[in-house]
Amino acid sequence: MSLIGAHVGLAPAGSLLAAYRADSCFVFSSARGALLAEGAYFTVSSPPRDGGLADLAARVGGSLRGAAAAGHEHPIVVGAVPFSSATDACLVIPRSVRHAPTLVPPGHHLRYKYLLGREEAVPHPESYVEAVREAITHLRSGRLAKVVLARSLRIPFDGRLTPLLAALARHDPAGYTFAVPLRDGRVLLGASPELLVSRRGRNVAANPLAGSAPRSADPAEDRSRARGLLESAKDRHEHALVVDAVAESLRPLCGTLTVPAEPVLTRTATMWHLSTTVTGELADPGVSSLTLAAALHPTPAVCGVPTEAARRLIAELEPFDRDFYTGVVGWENASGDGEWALTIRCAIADGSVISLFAGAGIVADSDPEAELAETTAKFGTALRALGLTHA
Ligand SMILES: C=C(O[C@H]1C=CC=C(C(=O)O)[C@@H]1O)C(=O)O
Repeated sequence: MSLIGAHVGLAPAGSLLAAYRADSCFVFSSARGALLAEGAYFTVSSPPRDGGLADLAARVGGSLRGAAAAGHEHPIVVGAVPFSSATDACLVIPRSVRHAPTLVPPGHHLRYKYLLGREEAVPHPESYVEAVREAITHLRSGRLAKVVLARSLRIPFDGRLTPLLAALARHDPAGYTFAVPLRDGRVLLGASPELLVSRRGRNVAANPLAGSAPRSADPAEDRSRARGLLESAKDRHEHALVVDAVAESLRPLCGTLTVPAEPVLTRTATMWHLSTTVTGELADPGVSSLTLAAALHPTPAVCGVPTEAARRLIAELEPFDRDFYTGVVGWENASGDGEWALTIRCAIADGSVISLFAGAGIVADSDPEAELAETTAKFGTALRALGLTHA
């Protein structure tokens, strides 16, 4: 039987994990369900550097139409797009796709087996605090309103990706769990809480998050941190900058757009966030999910305000290449429906080393030590899935 275009019906979630092969499978699990895609029927090539994501979205639409015309029964595009167009995107039309309910693998929740000790921090925490101080000087000068500064941890790794993917899905089943085989053999994995955009028919949804507080194991303290976050003027400002930018980008594409006036709290296993769900109805139903993502990316949840000034400051102050961190990951089908999450709370596995990434939105009122603590807590998503914890 040919597997081209095979659309294996709804399988139990466990069988998806059993079928997972890190070098050849793409996995994406959200509240809408999970999919495992295998093999490359067609690889979507990245446009020239100045083509940008809008050009890539058009190529994806063309490739899906081409695949359908060539007899592929259920073409979808899956993969990831990097933060910057200087890196090629990794998008393919797979040969086969299995669907399953949202992945919630059974297992223990908190199994910290090892203390961190052999990690390399890039930059060193003190240098990150310095970079945040420098960013605050720029922010107070009024040239920028917000910039997201990130850091990375490189950790020796045993290379076992299936248990890592299962643990990511288990700890944050309400989020977007993903695994993407990159073209050079590395694997991008994570559990993102943030939906950049989804499209279902004419219905569009985006869920900007910004403004964060680490969770606490003590329930009273956890509640108090959540309350503090909801009442924090600094975090509400940081959040509003993202919601305004998302609404501004979606408004020209939507006949109606609903933007709640107040954020709500949302939580992951490690973080509290301020969250706003923006919904709309497309003016033109021909606008695809990736075209919507192109209009939004990069939002100030991962870059800043104004975008280009923030991008330049990030290039100046971050001593590493973001690569696929703070890009987007997801899928789109031939009718243009799709889901694209931000690639945050993620890691890139490269043989015996795994690099984790975490960033924080910096505004003029930010406290550098608190931003360092926030990034430390955000590393928790991948660390706990690896069975690691800070000393
Ligand atoms: C850039 C990251 O988070 C973004 C998403 C949610 C909240 C954020 C914040 O409060 O700073 C960040 O903007 C990350 O996790 O690496």
